[in-house]
Amino acid sequence: MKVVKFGGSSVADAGQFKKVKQIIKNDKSRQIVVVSAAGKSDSEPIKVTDMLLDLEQVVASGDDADPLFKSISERIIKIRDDLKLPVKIENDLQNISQQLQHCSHDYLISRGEYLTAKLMAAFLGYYFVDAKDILIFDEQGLNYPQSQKRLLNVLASHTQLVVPGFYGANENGSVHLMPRGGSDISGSILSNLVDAELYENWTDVSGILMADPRIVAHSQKIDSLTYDELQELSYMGIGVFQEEAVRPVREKHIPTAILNTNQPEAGGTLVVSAHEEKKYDHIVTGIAGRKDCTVITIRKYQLNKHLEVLQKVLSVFQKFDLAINSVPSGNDGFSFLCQQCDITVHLPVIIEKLKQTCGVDSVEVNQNIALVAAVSLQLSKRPAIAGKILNYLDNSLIHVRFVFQEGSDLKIVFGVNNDDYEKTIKRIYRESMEHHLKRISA
Ligand SMILES: Nc1ncnc2c1ncn2[C@@H]1O[C@H](COP(=O)(O)OP(=O)(O)O)[C@@H](O)[C@H]1O
Ligand SMILES: N[C@@H](CC(=O)OP(=O)(O)O)C(=O)O
Repeated sequence: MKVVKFGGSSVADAGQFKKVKQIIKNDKSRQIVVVSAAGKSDSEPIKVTDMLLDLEQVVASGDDADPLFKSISERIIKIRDDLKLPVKIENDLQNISQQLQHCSHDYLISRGEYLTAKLMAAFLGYYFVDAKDILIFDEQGLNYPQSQKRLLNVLASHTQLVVPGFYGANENGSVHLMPRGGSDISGSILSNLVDAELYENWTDVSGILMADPRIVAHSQKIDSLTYDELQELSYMGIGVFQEEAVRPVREKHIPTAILNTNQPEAGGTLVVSAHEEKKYDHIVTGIAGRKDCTVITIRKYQLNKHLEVLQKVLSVFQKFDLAINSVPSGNDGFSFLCQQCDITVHLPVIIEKLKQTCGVDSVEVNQNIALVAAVSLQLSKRPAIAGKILNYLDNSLIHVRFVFQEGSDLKIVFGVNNDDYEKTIKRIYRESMEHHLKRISA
């Protein structure tokens, strides 16, 4: 049995729904279909999920929410009408509309997936299963035994399912929303629960490319990736596969393919536990990154003898519920990295607390920093690669503010100014490709 997930771009309109149907028809083992909310297409500039987020703001501000709710409804109804589906989706829309003023954030934002899945189930003739009836979350995260029991129960009487992605339920039955891009996680979890032979993640690119195609035109496709490499690339920000989606498939060694709904025949990327022996391996498997980071560096003379200082610093970050990455910086310093949007509001208070209550000698803040990571299994075997890339960036007049290697030596991260972000990715890509071509021709 295969589990297949179609991202927002694959279900953006009726035309995309038809492509999905063709893919499903071509392989009867594609039995569990997960869908995201209708996303962007040439004719639809905004994802339904983003429209729902806007709607939530409008409701909260007390403004008239009717026009926006009408736009969302019209988009869903248009897909239904274009496909001539006999589904009374108006009933679901009315139900949502009636709850608009008092429903939870998780419920409202998950409705894009719910409505899209209802339409997809009708279009494919598959059985619709509400994700909140099968994926149960408790304080530890997904409750695998309970969720598996529920899913197998459904599968006992229905063998072809459509499940909305991006959410499940809390133990009390209320909707539990996953992080953005969470339909990838739903598909991965469902694959784990049924021990799928393959998890197919259908999107609008023919696999994972060595670098973001919006930055490097005609970037090379990565034919094969390990779960570890994918985890690092996803963590660093390639949008195509959600970071938390790696673990469930990795746990059961379920091969995972990233494929293109618009070009199914083009092939894609296969994610597996280990690479087959390759003849010509790239020094860099993939490049990913993100902009807008803040780096806070604290210094304390003989920090290694004053670990209580680190403890206090960490408790400040914990108080503000910040997701941070920490890196030693020199003998007596530590740098903490986080996304600017997570910290901006609290930054002055945090700096004050670090200075006043933690016993540090100094606190330095650098904003508008971009992180660019080169990921490769080769890095641990060939540490000189880091120096080569650094040298190359230096020759390209890119000011590298810091470098660190982490993720079991799987990635080297370069900290550069936001303005140098695209240039850094392009340069690392070019260097890696030139190196690769030289090796092939040698
Ligand atoms: N390294 C990369 N390889 C492939 N796609 C990438 C990469 N980095 C960024 N992307 C972007 O990810 C997009 C696909 O992710 P997403 O928009 O979430 O798709 P979906 O709507 O299918 O969920 C692509 O259109 C591409 O622009
Ligand atoms: N619709 C949700 C969940 C998701 O996975 O979407 P997509 O598959 O379009 O990235 C989001 O926009 O975050």
